[in-house]
Amino acid sequence: MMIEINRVGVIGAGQMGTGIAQACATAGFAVRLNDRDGKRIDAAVSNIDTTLAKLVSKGKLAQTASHEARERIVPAPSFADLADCDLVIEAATEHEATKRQIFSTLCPSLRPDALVATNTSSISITRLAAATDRPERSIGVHFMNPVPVMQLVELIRGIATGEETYEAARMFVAKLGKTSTMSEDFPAFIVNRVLLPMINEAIYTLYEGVGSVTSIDNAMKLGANHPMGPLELADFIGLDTCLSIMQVLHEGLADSKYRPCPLLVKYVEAGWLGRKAKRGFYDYRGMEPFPTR
Ligand SMILES: CC(=O)CC(=O)SCCNC(=O)CCNC(=O)[C@H](O)C(C)(C)COP(=O)(O)OP(=O)(O)OC[C@H]1O[C@@H](n2cnc3c(N)ncnc32)[C@H](O)[C@@H]1OP(=O)(O)O
Ligand SMILES: NC(=O)C1=CN([C@@H]2O[C@H](COP(=O)(O)OP(=O)(O)OC[C@H]3O[C@@H](n4cnc5c(N)ncnc54)[C@H](OP(=O)(O)O)[C@@H]3O)[C@@H](O)[C@H]2O)C=CC1
Repeated sequence: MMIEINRVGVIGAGQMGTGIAQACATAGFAVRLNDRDGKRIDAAVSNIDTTLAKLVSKGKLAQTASHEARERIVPAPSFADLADCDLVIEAATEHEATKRQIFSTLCPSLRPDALVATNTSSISITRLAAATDRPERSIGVHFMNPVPVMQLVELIRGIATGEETYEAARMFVAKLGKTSTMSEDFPAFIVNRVLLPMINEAIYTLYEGVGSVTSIDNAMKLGANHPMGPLELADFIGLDTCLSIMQVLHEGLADSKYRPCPLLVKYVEAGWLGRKAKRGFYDYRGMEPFPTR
């Protein structure tokens, strides 16, 4: 039987949860937005208001469509508020224990037939699904940042993921107007298996003094036609998330080539997490970002 998705719960109102909520609402899904901190939900909704207003002013979204999308997003401060969801997407911090804890406390609040997905960038879908009461109805649905703009969504099946669950996730991505790819449940899947070692190497290039932040980013933007330099992109993703992904690759594949650069570790220890903390490889506290090295 085909699983129909109409109501989507999103857990974690950070940059990805905000983008997922916006993309779902503009595609016609009812959205329940959860975070452990109510202020984060308010901030996410206010960011969505700003983005939708920009899209309307640029003539890319009709005023009525923007209004309807906004009406579809409802704050959901507790997991009980997700009880009527057909699909819940977890987009909390990239930390396995946090995600496992979310799934084990979330599931008793959900309908038995609801699907659960994780937006994890790297962590085993099989292990996360084992923390739910429904591994066959669990799947990795990995959006790219910024969600409303990026075309790809990686779908990752855990060992127990059912065919119906995979098909429902595929249809969901298609309804969002995005393209899905399938990847096996290996550390960091496809995109981050390739992208994060490149970013980590850029940080080693900085650490070893081969070039400055500006030189490295300009080299890759102008020399390899990347839309953002690797250090700018690391700040955009979040340096805590970059470090977590490298740690999953290093531990999961047991190969020293994935060793996180000590400079990345140092920035995270300093709380310089990139754009979201207003400081990373660039300092974002002034009018224009300027390099910190
Ligand atoms: C870590 C992981 O697990 C996986 C990942 O996500 S890895 C990261 C993947 N993402 C990337 O690699 C992003 C690389 N960067 C880029 O592609 C581009 O720099 C960018 C799309 C982010 C910004 O592009 P830009 O041209 O510099 O900025 P900007 O002009 O502001 O935005 C581009 C378009 O997106 C739209 N846009 C931006 N943010 C938006 C949002 N939140 N909602 C809707 N539209 C948005 C803008 O309206 C704009 O559209 P037009 O060009 O038609 O006017
Ligand atoms: N950033 C990126 O480019 C991409 C990230 N991802 C993945 O998406 C997920 C989220 O990343 P991102 O949005 O960047 O991270 P953010 O740090 O921006 O947001 C994470 C949010 O989750 C909240 N949170 C933490 N613990 C809980 C909890 N127990 N219950 C509910 N909410 C919680 C955080 O709250 P608080 O701040 O209070 O801890 C924060 O609001 C991660 O798994 C990441 O790997 C996937 C694709 C791209």
